[in-house]
Amino acid sequence: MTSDSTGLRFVKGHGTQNDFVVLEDPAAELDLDPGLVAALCDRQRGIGADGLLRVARSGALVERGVLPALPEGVAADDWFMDYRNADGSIAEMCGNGVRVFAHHVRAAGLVDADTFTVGSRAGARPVIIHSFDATRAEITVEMGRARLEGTSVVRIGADAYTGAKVDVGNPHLACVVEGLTAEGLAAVDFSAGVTIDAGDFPNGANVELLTPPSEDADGGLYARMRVFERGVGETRSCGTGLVAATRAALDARGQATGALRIGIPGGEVTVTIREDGATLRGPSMLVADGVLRPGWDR
Ligand SMILES: N[C@@H](CCC[C@H](N)C(=O)O)C(=O)O
Repeated sequence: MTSDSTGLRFVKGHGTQNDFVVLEDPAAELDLDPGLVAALCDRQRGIGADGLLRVARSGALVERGVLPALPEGVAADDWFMDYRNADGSIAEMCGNGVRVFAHHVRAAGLVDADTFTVGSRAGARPVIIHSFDATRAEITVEMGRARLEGTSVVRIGADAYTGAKVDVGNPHLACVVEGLTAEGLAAVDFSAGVTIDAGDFPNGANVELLTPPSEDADGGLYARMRVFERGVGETRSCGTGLVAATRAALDARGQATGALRIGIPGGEVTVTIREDGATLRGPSMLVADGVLRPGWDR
């Protein structure tokens, strides 16, 4: 994105306070230079967000060389969520981002159905819009399989946590910490430094800390989670991280399938794991529309 970003319209939205700048660019004409994405997401000099969602036709991204080919299950005329982290890096998937993206394309009239497919680098992500208006929506995303790939360790300050490596299209280390209470979780200090094993995660990873699930009054499972995202830092929610954490938490209980309600600093979502996939259900909020002013990035 260069000087041609002047006059560009943007939307600001969030999914459980994991927040995004949304840019409509159907023909994929913008050059999303990492430095300028980082400036846009900067909370002091830009709009401020955990990530950026470009709304483009999948086929246009291939024609422009942004994607090498259409990912599995994605058609050329599907809307594609071209996701960028706040530091400008590209990630394969963003679960909260898909909800906000789907909300935007539905509310803006780019689609006229409540079920459709969103393209992502991790493949097709079908969505169901349960309800929406210009500001709020409730959406379920089909997240694909969450694959367990062994264990690894993260160091946070002086403490070490062992967790499950989980692939949700992007890499996660989901740590279900025995004996961890909600108060103990709130006291974890990510600013003390978060170090993962680069041998286990050559492309980096997102790190989740989770209290062991307990039964709620309705007999369902409930846990609390915090997350430290690759390319961002601590965020108030991470959709793929919530799916990874659910997979790890159920596995620790000897369950391959099940549902978990998870509280994160930005709200609450429900994740359901099946044998052949997972769903993430939660809210989306579109907060504001704006226009970039001339020279904003200088
Ligand atoms: N917040 C997202 C995940 C965004 C990508 C992640 N930081 C990565 O680099 O893999 C979500 O809601 O899933």
